[in-house]
Formats: sequence, structure tokens, C-alpha cells
Amino acid sequence: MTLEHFNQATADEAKKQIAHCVALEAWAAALVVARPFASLDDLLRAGSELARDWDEQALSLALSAHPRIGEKAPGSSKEARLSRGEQQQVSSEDSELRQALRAGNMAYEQRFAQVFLIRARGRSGEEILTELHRRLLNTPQQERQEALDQLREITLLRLKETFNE
Ligand SMILES: NC(=O)NC1=NC(=O)NC1=O
Repeated sequence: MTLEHFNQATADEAKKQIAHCVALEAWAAALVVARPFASLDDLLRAGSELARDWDEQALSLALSAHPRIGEKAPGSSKEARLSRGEQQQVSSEDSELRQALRAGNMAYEQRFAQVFLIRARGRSGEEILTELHRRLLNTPQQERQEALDQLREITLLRLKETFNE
């Protein structure tokens, strides 16, 4: 997808092209309305700006599209494919790590009543597990902010990759 194509597409087509970035319809619609963008940097800046006011409700909506860390997203949707790609470094061969991630996810969900969300790309399974253990010690308020920051990182990464394909 080129920026030119995105700028000139119909609103529906443009929304479809970025729907996989995050499961928040309003964010995609607002970004499409803000076209045309003079550069990819302008687009990414707008995407980031529009994500600043995401709140708890946005987070819980978006989490529905993010499988647990260490679990392979099923299906052939673009989100599922992206998620599997983002998590590829979470070495699923290491059963001890996989077991520790599963236990950590369960503890996290017990404590915060939502899926643990982390920008997995570029992070090893061990790094993710360390972050999971650190964040388990957060207060709910602290954790909401951290989870929202991770959602923004994943979304902007996916947006950037959409135009680097
Ligand atoms: N629960 C998660 O953190 N999921 C994910 N993190 C990513 O970077 N991609 C995902 O699907």
C-alpha cells in the first residue's frame, strides 16, 4: 500500500486498508478523514495523535483482537497473521518458557481482569516474561497506562508496516 493510494482511495477502501492496525473503528475513521498526508511521517504523527486519548473502554475493545502472548492467533485474518508474526520470537519450543508465560498470563488476568498486552515485536520470550512479572506489581491505574502505551506501540508499528510493504 502506497501513501498515494491511501490518499486517493475511497474512505471505505482506506479504512479497510488500516483496519488491522487496531480494533478501534473510530481511530481508523478519524485517520481517513484527516487525509491527504504529505508524508508517511505526517500519517504516523496523526495516527499517534489520534491514539492519545484512548481510555479504558478503548483498551478493552482493542484487546478483543489480541490473542494472549504465547498463544498462536487462530485463523487467516490479517490480524491473526500479524499477531503470529509479531510473536514469532516468543520461542514456543521452550516448554518451560511457554509454561511460565501461561502462568503469568493467568496471574495477570486474575489481577487485572484483561489480557496482558505487550508490543511483542523485537522482544524475546524471556524479555516478555520479565515485563509480565514487572507489570504484575503495578497498580490498576499504572497498568492501564502501560497497557495503553503498548497498544499504541503495536498500532503504530502495524500502521508503519502497512506502508512499508
Ligand atoms: N497479548 C498480546 O500482547 N498480543 C500481542 N502483542 C503483539 O505485539 N501482537 C499481539 O497479538
